[in-house]
Amino acid sequence: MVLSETAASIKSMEIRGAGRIARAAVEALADYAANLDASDPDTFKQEMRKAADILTETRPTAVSLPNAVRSVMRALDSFDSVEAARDAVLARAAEFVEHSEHAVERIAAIGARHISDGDVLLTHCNSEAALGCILEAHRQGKDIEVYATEVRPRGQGLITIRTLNDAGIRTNYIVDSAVRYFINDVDLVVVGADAIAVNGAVVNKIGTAQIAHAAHEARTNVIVAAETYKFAPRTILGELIEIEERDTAEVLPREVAEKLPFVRVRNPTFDVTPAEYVDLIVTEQGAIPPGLAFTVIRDYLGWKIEELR
Ligand SMILES: O=C(COP(=O)(O)O)[C@H](O)[C@H](O)COP(=O)(O)O
Repeated sequence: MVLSETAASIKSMEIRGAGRIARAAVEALADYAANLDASDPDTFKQEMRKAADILTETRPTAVSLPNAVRSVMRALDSFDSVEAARDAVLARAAEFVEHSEHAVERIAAIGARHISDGDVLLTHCNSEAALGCILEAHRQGKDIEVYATEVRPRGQGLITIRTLNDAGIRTNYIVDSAVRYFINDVDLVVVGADAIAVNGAVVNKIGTAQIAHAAHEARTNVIVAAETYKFAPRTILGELIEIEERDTAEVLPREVAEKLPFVRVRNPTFDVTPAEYVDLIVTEQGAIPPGLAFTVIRDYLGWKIEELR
């Protein structure tokens, strides 16, 4: 897929989910680098930077996207030939994709340890990291049952229930607003993340904060499955994570909305769950309480404070 096609697919959500977006962007960058005709390393770098910007602008919330792109672009730091720069990008991109796939497997193994035989789980949206934990617990022979939400307006819950059904896991499919009604039947909420701030706040699909709030009230634990590249370095400087608002036609057809001039339709795609509603964040490096988010940014993302300014 050429770069502009990948960018369009991420924007339209044909490619979606923070981890998949990151891998697709990195693969598109590698493909672009492989075919880029540049006379000198500086031009190569400039063109690569433009390509990187096109990809990172597609969806503003998933921090995995700029983190992944940046990890590839850092390979371009110093080179005296276009070929050497190209090889470095290709190597770094392959390394990222392999790391990302491995991270999802590690998270599944670690997360499954926190799921007990007989547990009733609740998940929201479609997260490969969260589902990985649930599928692994099932694969280990634990008898589990899942509540999966519908996920208005884009209905990602349908992808989730297909996966759970294919694995033979007993699943209840519920509308988003039924979470509080069922929360007392649930032992553990397992969700993914698009971004995690330095204070442990978790940005994930709209509705996650409401679910975590209901879980908190019911004393039901909430675990978040997230690769280390979903932690947001810039939040160290107090920068907020931008919440994407998508086309309102996803919520209400334009022809209906047009007849309601006093109604403004809103479509925020993600929300922020405060750290105090999150019990554990499962990363490929181990499970941490949200209060330790800073250590992940410091130890695994390789950002130097001066680069953040
Ligand atoms: O909120 C979503 C997807 O939102 P959207 O459908 O708008 O992209 C997922 O929970 C996270 O991205 C984590 O997913 P993963 O674990 O697969 O990275």
